[in-house]
Amino acid sequence: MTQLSVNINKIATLRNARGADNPNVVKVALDCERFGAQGITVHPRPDERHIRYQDVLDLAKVVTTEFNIEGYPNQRFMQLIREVKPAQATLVPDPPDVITSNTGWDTITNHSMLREIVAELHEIGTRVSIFINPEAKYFEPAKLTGTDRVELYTEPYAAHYHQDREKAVKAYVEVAHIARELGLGLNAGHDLDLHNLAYLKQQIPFLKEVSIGHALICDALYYGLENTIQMYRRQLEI
Ligand SMILES: CC(=O)[C@@H](O)[C@H](O)COP(=O)(O)O
Ligand SMILES: NCC(=O)COP(=O)(O)O
Repeated sequence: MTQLSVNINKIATLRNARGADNPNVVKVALDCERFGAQGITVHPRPDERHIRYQDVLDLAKVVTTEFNIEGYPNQRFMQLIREVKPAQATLVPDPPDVITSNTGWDTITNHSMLREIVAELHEIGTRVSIFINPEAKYFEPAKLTGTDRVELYTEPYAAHYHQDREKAVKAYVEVAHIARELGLGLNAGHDLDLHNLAYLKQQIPFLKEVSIGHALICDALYYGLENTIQMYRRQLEI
């Protein structure tokens, strides 16, 4: 089964637009779980433009599904993980000023740094996933860091899906098999939506988890949050 983790960054974007507490991110997270989310994902960024570090502490007290914290492993991120001990930390190579995540790790150049961080996260008791591009050369070095999983950066797949979905998914299917042979669990995320999700799942049925935020929250404007989460869950049942 592929688990749906709902990324609630965009709920915090909406809350921050008015500076008060509407919508309340903790309430929305609990509602997402009630509506069928199997995990909650957040990606606190250094400028706290959406999820704030305090939100992560508040969420950690109440989230009962898998709590997944994404981010660049700087000192503040590692301190947060030490405090919260989430089920999963997803390491993303984002520079502080990036608009959104736009690439996976170069696991060759950053190998020793990643290996140290993975070991530290394992000592804390947190499962680790490394955000990665669908390029074969990065998978064995990723495995050698000791990471439990990798998360496929799916923006290029999503961007090319409507032109030629077979071509768009090809590299992902190839690296998914490499990951499986290496014993790496496989997550996926970025720009997944109601159009492109089911095909990805059909082509890579052994995906463990997808984390979806932007499109899901946009869809919720039209279908409502409960319906939307159920619609995404159904895409993963195929
Ligand atoms: C790692 C990843 O792909 C997501 O976390 C994505 O970066 C969402 O972050 P934003 O909500 O800040 O765009
Ligand atoms: N890890 C990807 C994620 O959490 C959500 O990305 P997006 O759906 O907001 O593009």
